[in-house]
Amino acid sequence: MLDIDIRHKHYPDRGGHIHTALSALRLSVRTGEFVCVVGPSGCGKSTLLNLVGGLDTDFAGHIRVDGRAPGERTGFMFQEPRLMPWLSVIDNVCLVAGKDASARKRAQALLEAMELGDVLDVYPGRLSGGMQRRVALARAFVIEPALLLMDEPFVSLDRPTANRLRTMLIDLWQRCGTTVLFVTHDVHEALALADRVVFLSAAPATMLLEHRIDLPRPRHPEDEAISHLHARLMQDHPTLLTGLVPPTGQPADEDALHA
Ligand SMILES: Nc1ncnc2c1ncn2[C@@H]1O[C@H](COP(=O)(O)OP(=O)(O)OP(=O)(O)O)[C@@H](O)[C@H]1O
Repeated sequence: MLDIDIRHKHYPDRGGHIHTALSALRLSVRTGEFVCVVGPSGCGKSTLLNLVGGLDTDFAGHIRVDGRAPGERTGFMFQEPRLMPWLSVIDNVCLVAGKDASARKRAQALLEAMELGDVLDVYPGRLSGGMQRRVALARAFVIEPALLLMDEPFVSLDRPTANRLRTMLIDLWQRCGTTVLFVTHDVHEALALADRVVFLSAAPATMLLEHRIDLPRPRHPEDEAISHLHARLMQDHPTLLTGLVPPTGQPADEDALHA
Protein backbone atom coordinates (compact mmCIF):
# COMPACT_ATOMS: atom_id res chain seq x y z
CA MET A 1 0.00 0.00 0.00
CA LEU A 2 1.27 3.47 -0.96
CA ASP A 3 0.07 6.03 1.54
CA ILE A 4 0.48 9.70 0.59
CA ASP A 5 -0.36 12.44 3.08
CA ILE A 6 1.12 15.77 2.07
CA ARG A 7 0.11 18.64 4.33
CA HIS A 8 1.97 21.11 2.14
CA LYS A 9 4.89 21.46 -0.20
CA HIS A 10 6.35 24.96 -0.53
CA TYR A 11 8.89 26.37 -2.97
CA PRO A 12 10.59 29.75 -2.56
CA ASP A 13 9.50 32.05 -5.39
CA ARG A 14 11.60 34.73 -7.08
CA GLY A 15 10.34 37.51 -4.83
CA GLY A 16 11.55 35.70 -1.71
CA HIS A 17 8.03 34.58 -0.83
CA ILE A 18 6.81 31.02 -0.66
CA HIS A 19 4.80 29.31 -3.36
CA THR A 20 2.57 26.45 -2.19
CA ALA A 21 2.69 23.71 -4.83
CA LEU A 22 0.67 21.05 -2.98
CA SER A 23 -1.76 21.36 -0.13
CA ALA A 24 -3.70 18.82 1.92
CA LEU A 25 -3.21 16.04 -0.60
CA ARG A 26 -4.09 12.56 0.61
CA LEU A 27 -4.06 9.48 -1.55
CA SER A 28 -3.89 5.77 -0.81
CA VAL A 29 -2.90 3.40 -3.60
CA ARG A 30 -3.32 -0.35 -3.25
CA THR A 31 -0.35 -2.58 -4.02
CA GLY A 32 -0.54 -3.37 -7.74
CA GLU A 33 -3.04 -0.62 -8.47
CA PHE A 34 -2.68 1.62 -11.55
CA VAL A 35 -3.58 5.21 -10.68
CA CYS A 36 -3.51 8.08 -13.17
CA VAL A 37 -3.15 11.65 -11.93
CA VAL A 38 -4.66 14.39 -14.11
CA GLY A 39 -4.47 18.11 -13.44
CA PRO A 40 -3.84 21.49 -15.03
CA SER A 41 -0.39 22.57 -16.11
CA GLY A 42 1.73 23.73 -13.18
CA CYS A 43 -0.62 22.33 -10.53
CA GLY A 44 2.10 20.20 -8.95
CA LYS A 45 1.93 16.77 -10.60
CA SER A 46 5.70 16.43 -11.16
CA THR A 47 6.27 17.77 -7.66
CA LEU A 48 4.04 15.01 -6.35
CA LEU A 49 6.03 12.31 -8.20
CA ASN A 50 9.32 13.79 -6.96
CA LEU A 51 8.08 13.60 -3.37
CA VAL A 52 6.72 10.08 -3.75
CA GLY A 53 9.98 8.94 -5.36
CA GLY A 54 12.05 10.49 -2.60
CA LEU A 55 13.85 12.84 -5.03
CA ASP A 56 12.63 15.72 -2.87
CA THR A 57 12.17 15.21 0.86
CA ASP A 58 11.50 18.85 1.80
CA PHE A 59 7.76 18.81 2.55
CA ALA A 60 5.33 18.57 5.46
CA GLY A 61 3.57 15.24 5.76
CA HIS A 62 4.53 11.66 5.07
CA ILE A 63 4.77 9.17 2.24
CA ARG A 64 4.97 5.45 3.05
CA VAL A 65 5.10 2.23 1.09
CA ASP A 66 3.93 -0.60 3.32
CA GLY A 67 4.69 1.59 6.31
CA ARG A 68 8.21 2.53 5.17
CA ALA A 69 9.82 5.28 3.07
CA PRO A 70 9.75 4.40 -0.69
CA GLY A 71 12.69 2.11 -1.30
CA GLU A 72 15.10 0.91 -3.93
CA ARG A 73 12.52 -0.85 -6.05
CA THR A 74 11.04 2.46 -7.20
CA GLY A 75 11.26 3.14 -10.94
CA PHE A 76 10.79 6.36 -12.90
CA MET A 77 9.86 7.14 -16.47
CA PHE A 78 9.85 10.74 -17.67
CA GLN A 79 8.64 12.66 -20.73
CA GLU A 80 12.10 12.39 -22.26
CA PRO A 81 13.54 8.86 -22.43
CA ARG A 82 16.76 10.04 -20.67
CA LEU A 83 18.91 7.29 -22.22
CA MET A 84 22.70 7.58 -22.06
CA PRO A 85 23.72 8.41 -25.66
CA TRP A 86 27.16 6.81 -25.27
CA LEU A 87 25.73 3.44 -24.20
CA SER A 88 24.08 0.82 -26.41
CA VAL A 89 20.45 -0.16 -25.86
CA ILE A 90 21.34 -3.18 -23.72
CA ASP A 91 23.95 -1.26 -21.74
CA ASN A 92 21.36 1.43 -20.98
CA VAL A 93 19.08 -1.22 -19.53
CA CYS A 94 21.96 -2.92 -17.68
CA LEU A 95 22.77 0.38 -16.03
CA VAL A 96 19.68 -0.33 -13.93
CA ALA A 97 19.54 -4.14 -14.16
CA GLY A 98 23.14 -4.70 -13.05
CA LYS A 99 26.39 -5.74 -14.68
CA ASP A 100 26.53 -9.48 -13.95
CA ALA A 101 25.70 -12.13 -16.54
CA SER A 102 22.27 -12.98 -15.15
CA ALA A 103 21.22 -9.31 -15.14
CA ARG A 104 22.36 -8.99 -18.74
CA LYS A 105 20.42 -12.10 -19.67
CA ARG A 106 17.32 -10.67 -18.01
CA ALA A 107 17.76 -7.35 -19.80
CA GLN A 108 18.19 -9.10 -23.14
CA ALA A 109 15.12 -11.31 -22.65
CA LEU A 110 12.99 -8.28 -21.77
CA LEU A 111 14.26 -6.26 -24.74
CA GLU A 112 13.58 -9.19 -27.05
CA ALA A 113 10.06 -9.56 -25.65
CA MET A 114 9.57 -5.86 -26.37
CA GLU A 115 10.66 -6.37 -29.99
CA LEU A 116 13.98 -4.63 -29.48
CA GLY A 117 16.12 -7.75 -30.01
CA ASP A 118 17.51 -6.40 -33.29
CA VAL A 119 18.86 -3.20 -31.75
CA LEU A 120 20.55 -4.46 -28.57
CA ASP A 121 23.92 -3.03 -29.62
CA VAL A 122 22.62 0.12 -31.28
CA TYR A 123 23.11 3.58 -29.70
CA PRO A 124 19.97 5.53 -28.76
CA GLY A 125 20.66 8.31 -31.26
CA ARG A 126 20.00 5.83 -34.09
CA LEU A 127 16.54 4.91 -32.78
CA SER A 128 13.17 6.53 -33.45
CA GLY A 129 11.46 8.42 -30.61
CA GLY A 130 9.04 5.52 -30.10
CA MET A 131 11.86 2.96 -29.87
CA GLN A 132 13.72 5.15 -27.38
CA ARG A 133 10.63 5.23 -25.17
CA ARG A 134 10.36 1.45 -25.50
CA VAL A 135 13.94 1.15 -24.23
CA ALA A 136 13.08 3.52 -21.38
CA LEU A 137 10.06 1.34 -20.57
CA ALA A 138 12.27 -1.78 -20.55
CA ARG A 139 14.76 0.00 -18.29
CA ALA A 140 11.94 0.92 -15.91
CA PHE A 141 10.62 -2.66 -15.71
CA VAL A 142 13.85 -4.63 -15.74
CA ILE A 143 14.07 -4.43 -11.93
CA GLU A 144 10.39 -5.39 -11.64
CA PRO A 145 9.74 -2.24 -9.61
CA ALA A 146 7.38 -2.37 -6.65
CA LEU A 147 6.44 1.22 -7.46
CA LEU A 148 6.69 2.94 -10.85
CA LEU A 149 6.31 6.72 -11.20
CA MET A 150 5.54 7.89 -14.73
CA ASP A 151 5.51 11.55 -15.76
CA GLU A 152 3.74 11.88 -19.13
CA PRO A 153 5.91 9.14 -20.64
CA PHE A 154 4.07 8.92 -23.98
CA VAL A 155 3.52 12.61 -24.68
CA SER A 156 4.09 13.90 -28.25
CA LEU A 157 4.17 10.46 -29.87
CA ASP A 158 1.93 9.60 -32.81
CA ARG A 159 -1.22 7.71 -31.88
CA PRO A 160 -0.25 4.17 -33.04
CA THR A 161 3.17 4.42 -31.36
CA ALA A 162 1.66 5.70 -28.12
CA ASN A 163 -0.98 2.96 -28.19
CA ARG A 164 1.63 0.27 -28.74
CA LEU A 165 3.59 1.55 -25.76
CA ARG A 166 0.45 1.68 -23.63
CA THR A 167 -0.32 -1.94 -24.52
CA MET A 168 3.24 -2.94 -23.55
CA LEU A 169 2.99 -0.97 -20.32
CA ILE A 170 -0.27 -2.67 -19.30
CA ASP A 171 1.17 -6.07 -20.17
CA LEU A 172 4.32 -5.47 -18.07
CA TRP A 173 2.30 -3.98 -15.21
CA GLN A 174 -0.03 -7.00 -15.12
CA ARG A 175 2.89 -9.41 -15.16
CA CYS A 176 4.98 -7.63 -12.50
CA GLY A 177 2.23 -6.54 -10.10
CA THR A 178 3.80 -3.08 -9.93
CA THR A 179 1.99 -0.19 -8.28
CA VAL A 180 1.85 2.63 -10.87
CA LEU A 181 1.36 6.37 -10.44
CA PHE A 182 1.01 7.84 -13.94
CA VAL A 183 0.76 11.59 -14.57
CA THR A 184 -0.93 12.80 -17.76
CA HIS A 185 -2.78 15.77 -19.21
CA ASP A 186 -4.75 13.47 -21.49
CA VAL A 187 -7.99 12.38 -19.83
CA HIS A 188 -8.72 9.76 -22.51
CA GLU A 189 -5.30 8.22 -21.87
CA ALA A 190 -5.95 8.22 -18.13
CA LEU A 191 -9.36 6.56 -18.54
CA ALA A 192 -7.87 3.94 -20.88
CA LEU A 193 -4.97 3.01 -18.60
CA ALA A 194 -6.06 3.36 -15.01
CA ASP A 195 -7.86 1.39 -12.36
CA ARG A 196 -8.57 4.80 -10.83
CA VAL A 197 -8.15 8.39 -12.02
CA VAL A 198 -7.37 11.18 -9.59
CA PHE A 199 -8.19 14.73 -10.72
CA LEU A 200 -6.19 17.54 -9.11
CA SER A 201 -7.12 21.21 -8.84
CA ALA A 202 -5.02 24.12 -10.07
CA ALA A 203 -2.16 25.07 -7.72
CA PRO A 204 -1.87 24.50 -4.88
CA ALA A 205 -2.98 21.07 -6.01
CA THR A 206 -5.50 19.28 -3.94
CA MET A 207 -7.77 16.42 -4.90
CA LEU A 208 -10.98 17.31 -6.77
CA LEU A 209 -12.28 13.87 -7.63
CA GLU A 210 -11.33 10.20 -7.69
CA HIS A 211 -12.99 8.01 -10.29
CA ARG A 212 -12.72 4.22 -10.46
CA ILE A 213 -12.71 2.73 -13.98
CA ASP A 214 -14.60 -0.53 -14.20
CA LEU A 215 -14.29 -1.06 -17.95
CA PRO A 216 -12.61 -4.31 -19.00
CA ARG A 217 -9.12 -4.27 -20.56
CA PRO A 218 -7.71 -4.02 -23.17
CA ARG A 219 -8.84 -0.42 -23.58
CA HIS A 220 -7.61 2.34 -25.87
CA PRO A 221 -8.10 6.11 -25.61
CA GLU A 222 -10.12 6.08 -28.87
CA ASP A 223 -12.58 3.40 -27.71
CA GLU A 224 -16.23 4.36 -27.79
CA ALA A 225 -16.61 3.25 -24.16
CA ILE A 226 -13.82 5.65 -23.13
CA SER A 227 -15.48 8.52 -25.05
CA HIS A 228 -18.79 7.77 -23.34
CA LEU A 229 -17.15 7.68 -19.94
CA HIS A 230 -15.34 10.93 -20.67
CA ALA A 231 -18.55 12.63 -21.79
CA ARG A 232 -20.37 11.42 -18.69
CA LEU A 233 -17.62 12.69 -16.39
CA MET A 234 -17.62 16.08 -18.10
CA GLN A 235 -21.38 16.27 -17.81
CA ASP A 236 -21.35 15.37 -14.12
CA HIS A 237 -18.35 17.59 -13.30
CA PRO A 238 -18.32 20.40 -15.87
CA THR A 239 -15.54 22.41 -14.22
CA LEU A 240 -13.24 19.44 -13.62
CA LEU A 241 -10.83 20.17 -16.42
CA THR A 242 -10.71 23.94 -16.34
CA GLY A 243 -7.23 25.02 -17.38
CA LEU A 244 -6.15 21.60 -18.55
CA VAL A 245 -3.70 22.74 -21.22
CA PRO A 246 -0.23 21.19 -21.51
CA PRO A 247 2.94 23.31 -21.33
CA THR A 248 3.31 23.35 -25.13
CA GLY A 249 0.03 25.30 -25.33
CA GLN A 250 -1.44 22.51 -27.46
CA PRO A 251 -4.82 21.31 -26.24
CA ALA A 252 -4.30 17.83 -24.83
CA ASP A 253 -7.94 17.18 -24.74
CA GLU A 254 -10.05 18.90 -27.37
CA ASP A 255 -13.31 17.63 -25.94
CA ALA A 256 -12.48 19.00 -22.50
CA LEU A 257 -11.64 22.39 -23.86
CA HIS A 258 -14.86 22.55 -25.83
CA ALA A 259 -17.01 21.13 -23.06
N1 LIG B 1 12.34 23.69 -8.04
C1 LIG B 1 11.34 24.57 -8.03
N2 LIG B 1 11.50 25.79 -7.49
C2 LIG B 1 10.49 26.68 -7.44
N3 LIG B 1 9.24 26.44 -7.91
C3 LIG B 1 9.03 25.24 -8.48
C4 LIG B 1 10.06 24.24 -8.58
N4 LIG B 1 9.54 23.13 -9.18
C5 LIG B 1 8.25 23.43 -9.46
N5 LIG B 1 7.95 24.68 -9.03
C6 LIG B 1 6.65 25.34 -9.14
O1 LIG B 1 5.68 24.51 -8.49
C7 LIG B 1 4.48 24.46 -9.25
C8 LIG B 1 4.19 23.01 -9.62
O2 LIG B 1 5.16 22.57 -10.56
P1 LIG B 1 5.10 21.11 -11.21
O3 LIG B 1 6.19 21.02 -12.21
O4 LIG B 1 5.06 20.11 -10.13
O5 LIG B 1 3.68 21.15 -11.94
P2 LIG B 1 3.07 20.14 -13.03
O6 LIG B 1 1.64 19.98 -12.68
O7 LIG B 1 3.90 18.93 -13.13
O8 LIG B 1 3.22 21.01 -14.35
P3 LIG B 1 3.18 20.53 -15.88
O9 LIG B 1 1.87 19.87 -16.08
O10 LIG B 1 3.27 21.84 -16.60
O11 LIG B 1 4.36 19.63 -16.10
C9 LIG B 1 4.68 25.37 -10.45
O12 LIG B 1 4.15 26.63 -10.14
C10 LIG B 1 6.19 25.46 -10.58
O13 LIG B 1 6.60 26.68 -11.14
